[in-house]
Amino acid sequence: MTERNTSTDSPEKRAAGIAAARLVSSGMVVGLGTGSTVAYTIKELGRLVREKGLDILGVVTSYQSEMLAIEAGIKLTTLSQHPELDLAIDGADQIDSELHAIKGGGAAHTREKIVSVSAKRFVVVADESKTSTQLDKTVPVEVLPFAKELAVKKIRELGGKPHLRSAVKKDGPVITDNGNFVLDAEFGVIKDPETLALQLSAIPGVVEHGIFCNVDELYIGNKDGSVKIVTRQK
Ligand SMILES: O=C(CO)[C@H](O)[C@H](O)COP(=O)(O)O
Repeated sequence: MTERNTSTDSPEKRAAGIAAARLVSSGMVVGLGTGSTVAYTIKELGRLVREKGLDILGVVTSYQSEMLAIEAGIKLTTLSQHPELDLAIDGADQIDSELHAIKGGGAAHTREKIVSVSAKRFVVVADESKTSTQLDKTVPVEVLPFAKELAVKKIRELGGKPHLRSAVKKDGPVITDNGNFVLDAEFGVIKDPETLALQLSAIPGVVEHGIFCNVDELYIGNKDGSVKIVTRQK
């Protein structure tokens, strides 16, 4: 896994994040993703709640987005109370021309996938550096600690090179919000993301992987504040 750029002052990320916040209107239940790009969306939604009376409920995807949403003043709910969301907005680590995405740079992809699949519309916010004709970044795979060695073996059989993600400011592995490990698996260029997604899901002990095939729209922010919107061809 390359080092994360979680810069909190990026004009490109801000442009994309704020543009996506305009999709939200009163009465909506909205999935709130994780990471530095969607953080702009969450802060903007908080501003609209405070200053414009926007009346929404949020469903968070991580402790990070929970803390941000609470700080922003967004009322929260759960998938148990609201199993169907109007919209989910989240970042991505890489996204190809057909809107397949790799997520999980922040190890939050399991809840992010559950929330995004629970939404009628899933919008990804990103800067240009995340776009690519084909996916070739490492794929985060959340695994039960009990299943680590089996998952390593099965990922190798699929042609991947898995590495246990280590924590930066803690000795030992990263532990997800769900209490599991993350294997970052290198596959080189992923020619068929949908097939690999199914193969990874079939490994016993894999909780969730970071290949997302359900993105509806991509908001790409530019330095000048403009935003390019790409919609998935159905
Ligand atoms: O998938 C994610 C967390 O698990 C993030 O959405 C992804 O890593 C993008 O983060 P950022 O917007 O900070 O680049």
